[in-house]
Amino acid sequence: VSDLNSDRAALLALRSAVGGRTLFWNTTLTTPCSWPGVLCEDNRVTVLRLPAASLSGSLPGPALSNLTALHTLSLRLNHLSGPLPSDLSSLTQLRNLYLQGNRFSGPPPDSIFSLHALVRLNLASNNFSGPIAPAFNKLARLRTLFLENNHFAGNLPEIHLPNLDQFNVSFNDLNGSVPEGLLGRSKDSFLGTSLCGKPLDTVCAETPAIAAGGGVASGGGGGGGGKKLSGGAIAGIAIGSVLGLLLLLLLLFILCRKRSGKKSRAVDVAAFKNQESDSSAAHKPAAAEVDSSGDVANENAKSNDGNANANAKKLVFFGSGARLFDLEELLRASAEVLGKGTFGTAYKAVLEVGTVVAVKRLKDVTLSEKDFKDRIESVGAMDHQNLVPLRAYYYSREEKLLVYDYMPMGSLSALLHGHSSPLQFFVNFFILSYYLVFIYIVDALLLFAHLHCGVEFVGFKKMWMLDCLNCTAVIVLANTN
Ligand SMILES: Nc1ncnc2c1ncn2[C@@H]1O[C@H](COP(=O)(O)OP(=O)(O)OP(=O)(O)O)[C@@H](O)[C@H]1O
Repeated sequence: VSDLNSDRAALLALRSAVGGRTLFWNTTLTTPCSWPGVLCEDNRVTVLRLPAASLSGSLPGPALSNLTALHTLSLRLNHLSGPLPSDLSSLTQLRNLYLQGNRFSGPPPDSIFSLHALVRLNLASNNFSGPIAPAFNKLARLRTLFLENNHFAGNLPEIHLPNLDQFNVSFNDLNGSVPEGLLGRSKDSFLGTSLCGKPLDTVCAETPAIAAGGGVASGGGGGGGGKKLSGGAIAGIAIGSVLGLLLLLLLLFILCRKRSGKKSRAVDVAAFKNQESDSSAAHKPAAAEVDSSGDVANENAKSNDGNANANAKKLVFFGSGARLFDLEELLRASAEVLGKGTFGTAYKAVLEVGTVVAVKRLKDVTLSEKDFKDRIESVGAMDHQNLVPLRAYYYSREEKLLVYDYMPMGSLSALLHGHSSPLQFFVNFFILSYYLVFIYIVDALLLFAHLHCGVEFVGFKKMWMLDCLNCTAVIVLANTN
């Protein structure tokens, strides 16, 4: 049972442990209440104030915990050292604990967080170490929390104490960002630390940094520098990079194939060959007719055009006897798309002999061969310096081709409106793709170095953002070129 006698015994134990001015206590008195620094209420020791009393050594744990009615304990500015007694939980009435200016070390004991009556807690200017525990939040009545000038390390936890008006953690080994709940504090509360963000002038890096343990830690906002990216996130980044790269390569591959496909043949040779069997009796237009083999066309097959027989193998040239090339030669020519118009697609065809022509492949022509021939021949008969000369035409059930002289100066529209040529577009596209591939490879290498070699990067996230920005810049460049 705690009473004044047990308080007296506790004080005597303290006296023999820490000495100093307690040695002046008159121990012959049966009551400790008149000893310097000791105050009693209701026959219990409630206040023990021994500031700058030359006390030294460690606090005796059991002795202190017997002072169960104590509401103020001030041992500030002494030479006390060692850890605080591990069990302080019996000091349930303790409202003020002043231990600043000593040499206490180690982390504050967990039992301190069970002192729910605490209003003022001053542990400043000691050698306390370890993290600042979030358990300080359990001390709901706390108005003063002074922890400055110690060796507390790590992140500052979120402190939500509604009555806290004095707070200081300056000159500790703290890092990470100042938690949101403490943003309103004066910056003097955080001086001499590696903390960042408001209210300090140091801006937190928003980038994840690699934590010492090998994980990726956020050096920035919210929870501070220890927030690690999960393994899933890292795996996601890695898989995303690889998939992105593969997708890009696939896209490039498809585009390359498409382009080379376009170059190889303007028209499907097989389609023409098949039509040979459909071709009908020789047809003799006014203009010179040339068939692919120089023979008279097959007369067996009939076209579906009713009375008009399609002479599928013949290129019909305008002008008297102007046979420049035959259909086979045209089909063997390398071709590339010039553009699409209302009536079909135009190709540039380079014949093996070097002749260059523009071939317009008409679509959705429902005219019979006779009507087609009549109209095209009247077009072909036109001769004007502003008209591109129509050199020949080809008519079959499946294909209708018009062969013009090739005009090498490009399109008037593109000259007027500055549209880039298809070639230029592809060049831009390839530059962009190359750039993206390069970025993905660099990122993948960095991720690999981080995961497997433990290389630390500060600014990992920033790098990704930069990549995106650069990509955007290149896309814009490619589009505006
Ligand atoms: N003889 C040619 N020489 C060089 N380029 C040509 C020639 N004929 C057409 N082109 C190119 O091919 C593109 C498509 O031409 P096409 O005649 O099929 O359609 P268009 O005239 O542009 O459109 P629309 O048929 O709707 O009037 C043109 O924009 C032009 O750049």
